[in-house]
Parts: sequence; structure tokens; C-alpha cells
Amino acid sequence: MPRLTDSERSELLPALDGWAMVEGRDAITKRFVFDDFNAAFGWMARVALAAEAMNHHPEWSNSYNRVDVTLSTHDAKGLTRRDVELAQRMDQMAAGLVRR
Ligand SMILES: C[C@H](O)[C@H](O)[C@H]1CNC2=NC(N)=NC(=O)C2=N1
Repeated sequence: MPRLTDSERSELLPALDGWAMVEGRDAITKRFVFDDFNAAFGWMARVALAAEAMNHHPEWSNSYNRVDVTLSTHDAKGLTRRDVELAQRMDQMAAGLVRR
């Protein structure tokens, strides 16, 4: 899987909801804030199953109601379409659960 081209980046990345480039690394990041630990960890469990099915795995950490996610494709040493797809899946699965 090749890294995203410049034109793919300018098309795909701004269309993502709330994701930002990581400083000094070819990766994207987002903080998800839920009502409580149960909502956060339930979402993580569902995302984990989806990520495993995609064979594409997030870097993430959880503290109470907060989940900090970083996505990058390790095999490509940078962003690929898989990261965009997983970001979209995560956003869909968080719909109605995250604080705004
Ligand atoms: C062998 C296995 O398919 C690879 O290591 C997969 C697994 N999950 C992965 N997840 C992520 N984020 N990047 C990868 O390059 C990657 N590669």
C-alpha cells in the first residue's frame, strides 16, 4: 500500500472530521471524548474488532472518558488510504457517543 500522494492528501485529509496531522510524523491524530469510561471503552472494543477485521491497527490510549488516537501505516512508514478508512470507521462508530 503506497503512501498518500500530495493530491490525495489535499483531497482526503481536510474531509476528515477533527483529525489533524501529527507534528514531525506522517500520521493523523484525534481526541475522542465520551460521556464516561463505559462509553469510551465500549467504543474501543467495537473499534478493535473492526480494526482487526481490516488488519489495520490504531495507536491509542484511554484515560476515563477520553481516547487519544494516532493512525499511520507502519508498513509504509506513513499515511495510506487505510488510515483514512479507519479514521472514517472510527468517526462513524463514535457518532452519537462523543461530546461536542
Ligand atoms: C503483518 C500485518 O499484516 C501488518 O503488520 C499490518 C497489521 N496492522 C497494521 N496496522 C497499522 N496501523 N499499520 C500497519 O502497517 C499494519 N500492518
